[in-house]
Amino acid sequence: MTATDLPIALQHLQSTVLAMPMARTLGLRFVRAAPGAVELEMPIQDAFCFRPGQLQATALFALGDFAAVSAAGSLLPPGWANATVDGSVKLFAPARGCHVRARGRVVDAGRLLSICAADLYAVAEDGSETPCATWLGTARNLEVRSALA
Ligand SMILES: CC(C)(COP(=O)(O)OP(=O)(O)OC[C@H]1O[C@@H](n2cnc3c(N)ncnc32)[C@H](O)[C@@H]1OP(=O)(O)O)[C@@H](O)C(=O)NCCC(=O)NCCSC(=O)Cc1ccccc1
Repeated sequence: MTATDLPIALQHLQSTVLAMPMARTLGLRFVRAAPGAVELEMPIQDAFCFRPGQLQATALFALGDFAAVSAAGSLLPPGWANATVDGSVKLFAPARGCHVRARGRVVDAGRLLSICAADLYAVAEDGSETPCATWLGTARNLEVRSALA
């Protein structure tokens, strides 16, 4: 998704997330972003597999975290940012194929804490999706001072 397809606030969110070294290492790509909903894709790279072709749990946690916390961040007013304070991942099918798609959403957008979630799908070469994991967690909303700017 090119930045010009997005409203300014979502452009800022996308560029903030993609500036994070971890997001670049994982090869994250924004597929869709709207207020309260962010869809990301992560290629299945051998470096993040616990056996050939099957992603390790930590990489899936990171993808769910980025998608869910970005979705929560997309609802914040200008001058605010957020940070993950807790998260949990449930892996219920092998993450194999060409990439994993995560659809981040907001369960409850609070003033201080937002509860957010992501549904993860293993995507095969033919484009078919297999649900493989869910992520659920909490983001702390912060009025940006220099440390998060
Ligand atoms: C900051 C807080 C969340 C809340 O702590 P509380 O106890 O309630 O607050 P308290 O007031 O005591 O401040 C303590 C210290 O916190 C800092 N600071 C506070 N406010 C601000 C501010 N407004 N602006 C800037 N900095 C601020 C400041 O240093 C302050 O120290 P000081 O007192 O100034 O010397 C803390 O629990 C923490 O840092 N946890 C670790 C979180 C973490 O690393 N998560 C992984 C992040 S990765 C992620 O999220 C991925 C992702 C992101 C986006 C999209 C997609 C993906």
